[in-house]
Amino acid sequence: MCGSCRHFKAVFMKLSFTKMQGIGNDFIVVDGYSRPVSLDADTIRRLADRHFGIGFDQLLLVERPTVEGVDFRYRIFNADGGEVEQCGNGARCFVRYVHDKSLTSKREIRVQTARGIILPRLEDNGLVTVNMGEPRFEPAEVPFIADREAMTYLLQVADQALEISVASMGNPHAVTVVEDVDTAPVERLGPLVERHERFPQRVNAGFMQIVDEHHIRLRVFERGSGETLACGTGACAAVASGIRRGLLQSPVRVATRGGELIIAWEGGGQPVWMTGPAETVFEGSIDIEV
Ligand SMILES: N[C@@H](CCC[C@H](N)C(=O)O)C(=O)O
Repeated sequence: MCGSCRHFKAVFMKLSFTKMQGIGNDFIVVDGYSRPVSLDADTIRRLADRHFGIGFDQLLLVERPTVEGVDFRYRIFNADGGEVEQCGNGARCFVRYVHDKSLTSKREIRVQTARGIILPRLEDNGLVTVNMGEPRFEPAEVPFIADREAMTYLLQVADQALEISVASMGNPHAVTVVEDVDTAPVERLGPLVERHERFPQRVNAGFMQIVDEHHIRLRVFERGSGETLACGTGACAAVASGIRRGLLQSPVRVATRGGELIIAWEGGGQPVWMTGPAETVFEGSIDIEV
């Protein structure tokens, strides 16, 4: 408190960050490895604001692991400040970040996330491949089974019954097949699917156009961030559910508005593999109130 005027004085701290993007899904990456960093949800929301803050889809926090036998802990926060379990495009940016900052020289690293260990590898050509773990197909309290063979469910959204597949890549996804992603009602239905009462944890809403069995186009309305130019776990969930339904065959080229990923899955209990780029945009620092 200021002695003379009896007002509380705001205290600021400089937060250094690296702005990164993985096929247009953008992040700030913060080093909580060299020294601990704690950011509350309000601060993250302010930083994520594209007009009054830095602007990003997710904030990635690099930390020391809390379990044995892994190299790093990787925490993910959506633009709305909520902490989430998994982020595919972020995982690739994470690997590039720890290499560029010389936090490791290992090309293959073991990373602790809120939903288990992922294994990203920096390739010689600069791309990053990530073992994203096994997909899980949980009915996440979706109401009506439309077709048991096809493993889809009917979800009543506004005036439409959407046929969806549900898949978890550590985080939850609902995927709908559409004729054309360019005209699909992503902005209108995305938020309604995200907050549908049948998804108590909310959900990432994917809209997938099948070009052929090795090629899809995808838009995702992300939980906690809105529609992004790309969603890595969304791509994994769309491909895994498409392969499981017999609509796709591994590997699959996934075209998003921000770029392309290659997703491979051999089915059953096998992990999903994701390959794509990760790039640094700029380094910066910003004062935040503490
Ligand atoms: N952009 C991400 C996913 C980030 C988390 C997601 N919005 C959620 O809430 O689960 C990706 O590339 O996977």
